[in-house]
Amino acid sequence: MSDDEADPELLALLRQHFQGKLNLNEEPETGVLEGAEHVYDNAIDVALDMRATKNAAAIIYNQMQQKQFSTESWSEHELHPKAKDESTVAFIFTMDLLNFSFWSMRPEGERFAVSYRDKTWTGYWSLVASLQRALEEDIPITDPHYWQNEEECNLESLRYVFRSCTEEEIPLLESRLACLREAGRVLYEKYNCSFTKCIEAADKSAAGLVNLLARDFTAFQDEFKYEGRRKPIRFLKRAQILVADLWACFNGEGYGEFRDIDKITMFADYRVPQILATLGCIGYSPPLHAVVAHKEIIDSGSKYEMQLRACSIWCVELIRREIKREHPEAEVNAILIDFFLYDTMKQLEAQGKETIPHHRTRSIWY
Ligand SMILES: Nc1nc2c(c(CN[C@H]3C=C[C@H](O)[C@@H]3O)cn2[C@@H]2O[C@H](COP(=O)(O)O)[C@@H](O)[C@H]2O)c(=O)[nH]1
Repeated sequence: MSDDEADPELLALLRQHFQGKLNLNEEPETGVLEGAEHVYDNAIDVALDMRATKNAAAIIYNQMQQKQFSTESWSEHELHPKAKDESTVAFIFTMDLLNFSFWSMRPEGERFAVSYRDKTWTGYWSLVASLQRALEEDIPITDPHYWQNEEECNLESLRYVFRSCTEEEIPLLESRLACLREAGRVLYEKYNCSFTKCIEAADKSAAGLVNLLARDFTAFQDEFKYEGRRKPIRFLKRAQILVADLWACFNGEGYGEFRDIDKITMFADYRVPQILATLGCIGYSPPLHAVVAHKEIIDSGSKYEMQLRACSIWCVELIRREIKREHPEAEVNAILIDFFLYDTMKQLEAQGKETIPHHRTRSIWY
């Protein structure tokens, strides 16, 4: 076939490939860890304490060993779905589409809470309880067709799904509806109305699935410009925890099988930074410490917030490296360390042992 018959775009790609500028076989990268290190290297309001981080690595490793913490721990949670099938994939997608911003400015007993299975659930668990309750009431809350049906799925019906047993309703209800609407539209337009088609498109790459989510759904585009840097800093927290929840729930098999799962980083939320600060691994400048300690609002995308999120990602990476250095055989990655730290923080909260508050940023990103 002569040049003038070949597709010019394909020719350009091949020319770049053979000039070594483009590796057609290269594995996807999310860029999250690279961005986190950049912010850490330039941070002035958040610092890492290497001795505390080293000590934390030893404590975390020993406790994870004692508790035999593994992907199996995910399904042991009372409210997490147990079936290893497509309905659970739909549940996890819906859950991590809405897995953000449960914190309240109200006193503990007045914050948004959900009554389900004779218990009162707050925070992340209020979300999971609401979804389980809706399914038991035959509301198809995990079905993309429902999300697009404005007759059935609207602010009123969503208010009912997330009805509270206190005076406070779930934060950002309108934003949650918008996330469902967009996801319903994108799944309809590109993925045959099923998130399993996104998993198939990622071809068992965790980074590829994270990038696909950030590319196709604005609700997952958790990235921000930072101080004149050309490329945005990517946190992609809900996209990453979605992949991690699939991997953990399915124990790395079937819908949870990813060859590059270790590329997933810690999920930059508001709980893990809190326990890292409690362990002394991360420290705040006096002005930032005052803002966090007084539970003042920190704006989404602000320098304070980005340093908090990025330094937490980097800190967990250093903890992971320290554990692997001391125990090369350890089957540990940033996901399991993160899950363990989140659960530990929630235990401290339940025991009333919070010493440093979590930071308060209201956004759909975490
Ligand atoms: N980094 C990180 N962030 C996590 C989780 C989870 C729950 N994961 C479960 C799955 C496996 C684990 O074993 C957990 O049992 C929720 N979050 C985030 O925290 C915030 C909610 O806080 P609160 O309002 O206090 O419940 C909110 O931003 C939510 O997105 C995690 O694991 N890691």
